[in-house]
Amino acid sequence: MDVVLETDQLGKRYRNKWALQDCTLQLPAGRIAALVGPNGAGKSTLLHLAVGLLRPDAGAVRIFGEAPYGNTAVLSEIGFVAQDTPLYPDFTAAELLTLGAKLNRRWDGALARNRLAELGIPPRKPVGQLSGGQRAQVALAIALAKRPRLLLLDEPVASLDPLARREFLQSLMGSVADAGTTVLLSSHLLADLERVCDYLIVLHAAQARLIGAVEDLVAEHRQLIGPRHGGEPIPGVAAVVRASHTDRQSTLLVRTDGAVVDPNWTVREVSLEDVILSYLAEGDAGASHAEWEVPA
Ligand SMILES: Nc1ncnc2c1ncn2[C@@H]1O[C@H](COP(=O)(O)OP(=O)(O)OP(=O)(O)O)[C@@H](O)[C@H]1O
Repeated sequence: MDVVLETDQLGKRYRNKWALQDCTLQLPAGRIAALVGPNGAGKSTLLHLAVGLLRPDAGAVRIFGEAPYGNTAVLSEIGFVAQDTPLYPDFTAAELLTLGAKLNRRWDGALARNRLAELGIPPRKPVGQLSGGQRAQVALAIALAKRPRLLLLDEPVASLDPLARREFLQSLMGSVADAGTTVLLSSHLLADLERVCDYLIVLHAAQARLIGAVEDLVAEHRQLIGPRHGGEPIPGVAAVVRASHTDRQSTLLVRTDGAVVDPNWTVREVSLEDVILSYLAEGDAGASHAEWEVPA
């Protein structure tokens, strides 16, 4: 398996608080991966470490086997669209493409111009005067024109309406499928991610909680409904991820390691969204309650 992005006990600290801690994960080549987690989980921090904007305080991050911080050879292989697609607002899209051509040795200007022409983006208007969706498309066109082997996108569709979101993701998928680009895309919009991603990384409270191919993760999780469960082992269940109980009944989201054949349990398939939400719900809110001096 070719690995494009790899972290090994990676950590980044702001003052005395870890924004990312002990984070170990791998992203195989050719995947379109979703990076998911609640606000403050460490998603932007991970992306910024991967594109060399931040330097690790612990552990390591490697892109194509090399540390990205200060490594221009590696950085030339990466396209990055940061949160809120920051672009120089007084520059027109055409001027930004000229700039891109000067700064990147493998620049494909025709690709960017074609994309923006097809989308009807005006070339001579300052990008500060474009809509959020149009700006996002300009930023994506610039990132794609670099012909990156790895494309990292930090909440690229957050400001877009549902139709613009769908068009953005479709055009992204079309472009990367042909080029075989590996993509890591952070978003809170789980339904969108389920449509376009085939790999998942869930971060929670600065740590990686769940990593794997979407198909495998969905296949190995199940919902079980049955008599109230007191924690005793259930054959076929490797771990209970989340449990809710009434007086007489329990509903469990479990990770299986075989078939659950106990007739006491009704076994149901789950969606990717069910799996993600279960892993996010098992997080611990205790620390922030202590900091706010209120009971958890
Ligand atoms: N420049 C900074 N200085 C201090 N703390 C920071 C800084 N950037 C991020 N943090 C903290 O690091 C943690 C992780 O932040 P990060 O932006 O990586 O989360 P995120 O998962 O991208 O969140 P969101 O979904 O809200 O964008 C948070 O607790 C945040 O407050």
